[in-house]
Formats: sequence, C-alpha cells, structure tokens
Amino acid sequence: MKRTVLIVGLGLIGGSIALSIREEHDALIRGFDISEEQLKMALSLEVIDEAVSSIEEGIKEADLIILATPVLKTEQLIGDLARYDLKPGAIVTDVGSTKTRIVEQADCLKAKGVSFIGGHPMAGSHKSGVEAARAHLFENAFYILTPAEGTDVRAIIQLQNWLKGTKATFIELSPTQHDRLAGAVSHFPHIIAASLVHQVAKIEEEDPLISRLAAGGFRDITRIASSSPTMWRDILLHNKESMLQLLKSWMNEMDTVKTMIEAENANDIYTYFQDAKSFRDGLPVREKGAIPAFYDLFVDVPDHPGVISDVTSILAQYQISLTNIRILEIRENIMGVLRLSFRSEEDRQRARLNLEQEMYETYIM
Ligand SMILES: NC(=O)C1=CN([C@@H]2O[C@H](COP(=O)(O)OP(=O)(O)OC[C@H]3O[C@@H](n4cnc5c(N)ncnc54)[C@H](O)[C@@H]3O)[C@@H](O)[C@H]2O)C=CC1
Ligand SMILES: O=C(O)C(=O)Cc1ccc(O)cc1
Repeated sequence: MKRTVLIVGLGLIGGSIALSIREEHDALIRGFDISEEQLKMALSLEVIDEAVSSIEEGIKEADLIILATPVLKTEQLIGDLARYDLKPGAIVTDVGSTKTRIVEQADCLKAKGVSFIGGHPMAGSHKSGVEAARAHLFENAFYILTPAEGTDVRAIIQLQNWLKGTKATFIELSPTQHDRLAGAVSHFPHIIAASLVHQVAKIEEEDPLISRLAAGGFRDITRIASSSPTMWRDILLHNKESMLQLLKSWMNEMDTVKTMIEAENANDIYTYFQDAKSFRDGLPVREKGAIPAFYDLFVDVPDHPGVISDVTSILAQYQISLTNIRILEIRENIMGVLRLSFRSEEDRQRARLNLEQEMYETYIM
C-alpha cells in the first residue's frame, strides 16, 4: 500500500513541497485548503492526487502531515491536530517562516505517538498561490529544521528523506536562533521594503510623477513589498521580540546616518557605503540564503543491508544530531560513501571518534 502525505494549505509553498515529493516518492498526496479555488487548482495542476473535505478526514491515514498555512493559522491547526486521532508513528511538520511559537505549540502533540519537526525552507518568492508552485523552488537553498529536544533521530532522517526532492541543504537550528537570524535576513527587510513604498506613496500624493520615475534600485529593493500581507502580518506578530530589537538598532543606525549627513562628513559616508559593499560582496553566492556552512564527515560503508541504520544508531546512541545524510556512489558489491552533515565542528569530531571506534573509516575533505 502506498504511503500517504497530507498537505494542509495548497499555496506557493505547500504546492512546491507536494511537487518535490512527487519527484522522489510514489506516495498518495492528498491536500486540504480552505479556499475551494486553490484546492480545485491544485487538483487540476496535478499537484495533489486527491482533495479531502476536512483535515480530520485527511489525517487518519497520513504518514506525513505538512502544514503550509500562514504561521498564526499553523499554530492554531497544531492545537486542532491534538484533538484528533493521528496515525501512530506519523511525522508532522510545517513550513512556516517563524519557529519559536510553532515549536512551543507542538508540545501538545507529544503524547500523540507522532513526531513534530518544525521546518522552514529558506527560499520562495513574493508570489502566492498554487499556480506559482515549482518542484525546484528550494533547490540549493537551506531548509532549516528545528526539532525539539528529544526528537527521535530516525524521524528527522525520515523527514529529510521525504523532502529530498527539494534538493535543499538541511541544517538544524534551535527555534530561537532561527527566529533571530531569519528575523534579521528575511523578516525585517520586509518592513523596510514596505516602508520605502509607503514613503514614495505619500510623496506621490503631492507629485504623481514620482511613481513613473521609481525604477531600477527602488524596484529591486522593494520587490518583496509585493508579498502576501496575510503571511507577513502573521510573521511579524509571531517574531515580535526580534522585530522590536531590530527596529531599535535600525533607528540608531538611521540616527548615525543622519548625523553623518548633517555634519557633511564625506569620509564617514564613504566608509559607510564601502563597508556595506564589502560585506554584501562577500556573501555566499551559491546558496539562496546567508547561513553559516555546515560540517561534513565522509564514511566508507560496505554495500550491506542495514549499514545506514547502524551508522545512524551509533550517532543516536551518543546523542549526536545529523542535519543531513546522503549516500554517494553506492553500487552493487562496491564500497560506498556516506556524507554525514552536522551542526557543529564538535558534533563532527564526536561522530568521527565514535564511528572509528566501531571500525568505520572516516575522513574530512
Ligand atoms: N512565500 C514564501 O516565499 C515562503 C513562505 N513560507 C511560509 O509558508 C507558509 C505558506 O506560505 P505561502 O505558500 O507563500 O502562502 P500562500 O498564500 O501561497 O498559501 C497559503 C495557503 O494556505 C491556505 N490556508 C489558509 N488558512 C488555511 C486553513 N485554516 N486550512 C487550510 N488552508 C488554509 C490558503 O487558502 C492558501 O492557499 C507560510 O507560513 C509562510 O510563512 C516559507 C518560506 C517561503
Ligand atoms: O521573495 C523573496 O525573496 C522572499 O523573501 C522569499 C521568502 C519569504 C519568506 C520566507 O520565510 C523565506 C523566503
């Protein structure tokens, strides 16, 4: 019997995840959306195999449940799930742009015999809706997972396996670190983009010519102001503390700029732009986000059933979390290589030590 996936919220992200799962798994993909129109569109674009008429109907058989709604809704839906019967061993995840409140709320699923693992694919677009969904939307992007302490490592690996069609790079962060970093590189820039647009809209009331001149840099920096207001309202409300801290330091920053201009301090103004240019020019280009590198360990493995579960159970025994596992070059009767990715250098070294004690050959490139 085919394994079953339920996607709740069939918009840009829910639709893209569904398409990426389809690329790698022969699973039955069912979907639910409060918008009848999105649901019909998802069916006709073959993003899902079946529509369900309620979440309760969809979850009974689901091995994997993906919540892909705006984050306040996701928080509420997790509370609803706790009142239903879920399939034992099922994995529940979300794709929300914030993590702390969602992971806290998911505490209520702990007694349900399922694993909740928070997730955030760090790529997307200002477009909404299933018609914009693409299987390769997340390729080369970071996909952040925020498992709560004590989450079964096997469930994390299973989830990464479900999501391997995204071709994203998985990293694990704590929910608070996630919200602090995503707050600065993703959430706060949306406030700035919207405020620049508001500023120009106000000027337009006096001089309508301005919007015809608003091209080039203004268009680049404000593209994200065309994103879904519902989604960004929810994100700001969820990540309130980070937003307030960032607003405070932003205002200090603007005061510094104001002082430099008032004083006509040419050197300081030059340095301000030069330092920003150097930092921006040095951002990683391959990845779609600016998150630090992860730590890979390569392990030679024989072509033998059970070898992967042996490696992962050694790591689990020493409570070392993996952020990614990939099999490289496995062919019949030939030694293969496992690439294990860790969150920190310390985790990588501990993994190396313990695997070598169990006679595995490891190396770092
Ligand atoms: N848009 C982006 O670039 C990214 C968005 N995210 C996160 O992904 C989530 C979804 O965002 P998008 O797909 O962009 O939004 P979207 O607006 O394209 O899709 C959201 C869908 O959820 C549905 N929905 C709302 N309430 C519902 C409910 N109670 N039950 C069932 N369906 C419901 C809507 O009808 C809509 O079809 C959000 O939490 C967002 O923070 C994460 C990464 C990137
Ligand atoms: O359009 C863009 O560049 C985005 O900002 C996409 C995006 C939106 C929300 C996220 O949580 C992650 C990425």
